[in-house]
Amino acid sequence: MLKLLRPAVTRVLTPLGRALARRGISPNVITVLGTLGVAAGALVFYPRGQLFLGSVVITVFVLSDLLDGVLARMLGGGSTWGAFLDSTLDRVGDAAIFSGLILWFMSTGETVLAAVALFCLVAGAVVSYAKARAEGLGLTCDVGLAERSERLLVVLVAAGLGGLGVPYILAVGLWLLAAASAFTAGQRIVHVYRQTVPT
Ligand SMILES: CCCCCCCC/C=C\CCCCCCCC(=O)OC[C@H](COP(=O)(O)OP(=O)(O)OC[C@H]1O[C@@H](n2ccc(N)nc2=O)[C@H](O)[C@@H]1O)OC(=O)CCCCCCC/C=C\CCCCCCCC
Ligand SMILES: O=P([O-])([O-])O[C@@H]1[C@@H](O)[C@H](O)[C@@H](O)[C@H](O)[C@@H]1O
Ligand SMILES: [Mg+2]
Ligand SMILES: [Mg+2]
Repeated sequence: MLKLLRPAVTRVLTPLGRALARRGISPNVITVLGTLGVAAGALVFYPRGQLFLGSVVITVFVLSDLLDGVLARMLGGGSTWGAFLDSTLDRVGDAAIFSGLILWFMSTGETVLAAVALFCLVAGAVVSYAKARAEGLGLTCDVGLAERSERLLVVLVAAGLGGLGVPYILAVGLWLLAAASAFTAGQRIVHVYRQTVPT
């Protein structure tokens, strides 16, 4: 759904991409630094309960997942290694975000929310893996309600608002994200099944 914003976001990021390209910055550097920034934001601030600050830091760095592709296309269309690195390190960033929240919930005795956050992490990983495995088999799988952009938007806004003291928003956001992620995994599995079963 959020992918509809890609053209607009690309236009916004293009001047920054040009500046980076002029300085000879590689897309892979953006991918790696962006992931390190997301992980640092998640694992430094979230376990301490600094959910708003952590969400802002993560947001700033997670947008690098858009910038690396913009820069890659500017430099001639990207590389196979870069595509692999981008997708693989996205999983690292996702794991850091939900691990930071789990550590915070465990420290405050909120074991149910810790379990829900763990479910969000696992379900999100299944969503992404299903697509990767399908594409590895030569099939398509670019479908689903809660792709990574949507999952990140929900968890970061919920955590950010929760950090600002809005009651229940984080719990509600995580429960909704858990349901949406499970539904999306099912969508992708069905989508692949329909491509593989003779009609
Ligand atoms: C109220 C409290 C507030 C607290 C803060 C919370 C605010 C939260 C708000 C927004 C959060 C942002 C969520 C969205 C994150 C988007 C990141 C993301 O998920 O991107 C996914 C995709 C990009 O996917 P991909 O990486 O596959 O695309 P690429 O363009 O990178 O292309 C990949 C190909 O490129 C080549 N390549 C790549 C890398 C490399 N190293 N080498 C390469 O060669 C290769 O060919 C690859 O195959 O994004 C999308 O698809 C959809 C667009 C997402 C649109 C997001 C819109 C964000 C909306 C608002 C942002 C406002 C932020 C406000 C900030 C406020 C606080 C600072
Ligand atoms: O949306 P999703 O399929 O869960 O996850 C996506 C991966 O499939 C894709 O390979 C990657 O480049 C995107 O940034 C995002 O991580
Ligand atoms: Mg990217
Ligand atoms: Mg990516």
